Amino acid sequence: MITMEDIIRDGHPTLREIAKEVPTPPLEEDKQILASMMEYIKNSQDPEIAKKYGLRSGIGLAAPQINVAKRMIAIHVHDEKGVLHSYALFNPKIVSHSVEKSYLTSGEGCLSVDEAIPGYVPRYARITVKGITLDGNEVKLRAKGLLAIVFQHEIDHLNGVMFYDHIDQQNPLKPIENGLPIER
Ligand SMILES: O=CN(O)C[C@@H](CC1CCCC1)C(=O)N1NCCC[C@H]1C(=O)Nc1ccccn1
Ligand code: NI
Repeated sequence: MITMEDIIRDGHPTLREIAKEVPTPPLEEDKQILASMMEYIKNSQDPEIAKKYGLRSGIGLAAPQINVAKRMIAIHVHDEKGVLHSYALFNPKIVSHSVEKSYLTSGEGCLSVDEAIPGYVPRYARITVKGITLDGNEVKLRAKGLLAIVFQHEIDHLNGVMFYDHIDQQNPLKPIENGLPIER
C-alpha cells in the first residue's frame, strides 16, 4: 500500500516534469499503480486506517506525487451536495472549459507540500474532461464546483504545475475577479 513515505515533496524534480501518456489499453503494471493510488485516497479518508499508517487525508492524487511520471490520476471526493465522485483515469485531458473562474475559499494545499501556502488559486468553474478508465473505456465527463477544482489540481501535477504557481504573490488573498467561491 502507498504511505506518506512514497509521496515525494516539493523540490523533487519529478514534480516539475511533464508526465508521459500511458499506452492504451492500459498495461497491467499501470493498472496496479492507478489502483494503489485510489486505495491511498480511500485509506486516507478512513480515520482508523489514516491514523494507523499516518496518512495525510487527500481527495485526489496524481502519479508524479509517487514519483511515477505517467499521466494517471485518482479522485475520490464528496461534493458540496454530498454526492460522491470517484474517478481513476489514465491520460486525463481537459477538452473544454468555462471562461468563468472559481476558487476554494480556503485556498489549496497539496500532499507534496508540507507547509501551508495561503492564497486563492483561480480555476475554471466548469470543465469537460476526457480520459481512460481502469477497464480501458474512454469517458467524457463534465465537472463543476469542488470536483472541477480537484481535476484541475491533479491535471496540473501531470504538467509539472503546483497550486501555488497560480497564486498572485503581490496579493495572495485578492478576490478572484468574477470568481465563484467554493466552500470546502
Ligand atoms: O494532488 C493531490 N493532492 O495534493 C491532495 C490534495 C488535493 C486537493 C487540494 C485542493 C484541491 C484538490 C488534497 O486532497 N489535500 N491537500 C492537502 C491536505 C488536505 C487535502 C484537501 O484539500 N482535502 C479536502 C479539500 C476539500 C474538501 C475536503 N478535503
Ligand atoms: Ni497536489
